[in-house]
Amino acid sequence: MENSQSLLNKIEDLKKEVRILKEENTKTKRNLMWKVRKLEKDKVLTENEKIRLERETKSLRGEVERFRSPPLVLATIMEILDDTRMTVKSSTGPHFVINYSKFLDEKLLVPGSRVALNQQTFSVVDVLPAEKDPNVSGMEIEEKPSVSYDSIGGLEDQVIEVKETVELPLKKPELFEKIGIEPPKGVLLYGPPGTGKTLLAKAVANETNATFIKIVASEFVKKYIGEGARMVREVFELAKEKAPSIIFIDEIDAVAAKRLKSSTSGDREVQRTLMQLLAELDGFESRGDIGIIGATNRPDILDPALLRPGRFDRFIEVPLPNEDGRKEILKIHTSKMSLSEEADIDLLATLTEGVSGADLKAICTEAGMFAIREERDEVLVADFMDAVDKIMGVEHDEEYKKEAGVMFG
Ligand SMILES: Nc1ncnc2c1ncn2[C@@H]1O[C@H](COP(=O)(O)OP(=O)(O)OP(=O)(O)O)[C@@H](O)[C@H]1O
Repeated sequence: MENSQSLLNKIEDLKKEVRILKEENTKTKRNLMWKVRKLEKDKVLTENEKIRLERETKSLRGEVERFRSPPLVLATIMEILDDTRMTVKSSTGPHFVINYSKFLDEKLLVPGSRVALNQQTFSVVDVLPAEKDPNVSGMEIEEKPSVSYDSIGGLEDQVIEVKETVELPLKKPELFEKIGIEPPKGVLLYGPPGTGKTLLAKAVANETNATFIKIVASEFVKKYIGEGARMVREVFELAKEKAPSIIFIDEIDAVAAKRLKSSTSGDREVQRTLMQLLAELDGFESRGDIGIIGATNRPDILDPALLRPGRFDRFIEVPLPNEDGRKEILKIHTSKMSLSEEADIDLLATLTEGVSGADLKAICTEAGMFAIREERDEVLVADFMDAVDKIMGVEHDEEYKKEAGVMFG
């Protein structure tokens, strides 16, 4: 009797154990299923990411290929000989008889059209727009720009220097003649991007009723072989035609970096452009009716040949604005804005240490955009704070904003 009772107890215990094991098994199964589902989800995400990265790699490879591809030779069609051949005059001088593909648009292939040739095979790769668009060549011409010295903030010393070195010879060449000295030929403005170098050059053109001719040197050399040097020549001719004029050469370091030993065709093209620029500067009689202003962010890499007397012989630093400068610049760019009464330009100037004039302008525009987006007719302190965050990439937390708001008020 006792035996059978203990057996029954054992059976009960075993049943209990089986139940517990079953429960544990279900839990583990559920856990495993959950893990599998999560892994499947991760797999889909990873696959999507892989596809995205593959696409990005492909586009970056394309970009690298584009940068690696050699520059093309610019040429003008002289005569179409037959269905496959034509004669062209390359911009470097020589004439060639070359083959062209029937896949090119025949209507565009007429004598006088500009074409781009492969450097090695000289076959036509592209037909360029017939009319020369000044923007395509990196040139901008403005008859008497509307920028005045009043629209430049915080560069009082630089304005005085520019007036003396560029404006005075243009306005009163007789002063230099009387004293018997050559007026400075070229002035080099150097400093970080967006600090007002272009503005200064435009203001001189405005003050002297001169035509403002801006060329971006890096654009010249990016184009086609032979174009850079020819364009330099053309620019100086144009300046003489339109005199009085100011030639403003932005990013001059692109054609005037210290000579490197390597000699790829790209380097040679830069060399040719620089040599032409030096020749123009040397051959150019400073009769006072043409002012030349160069600008660079990298004065340290300039070829000393460019900086010899009679070329660019005056240097004016255009630095990032200090607090007072920032105040001036902010005043200029907010002068036409509808500001809330609390807006405090002085404080905004203290909060924007290290930014350029161009950034300050962007902050004002961005603050205005925040107000427009919220359909307000006034720009608030908070708009400026958000704009500072956006432009300067600073994360101000809410507390900081509140504090600044109190300070602004
Ligand atoms: N000192 C300044 N006073 C007022 N506005 C300024 C000043 N500096 C820059 N800005 C604003 O920033 C814009 C860009 O400046 P600008 O083109 O003169 O700079 P930059 O020094 O020539 O730059 P980069 O070296 O990039 O060519 C100007 O049109 C102007 O609105």
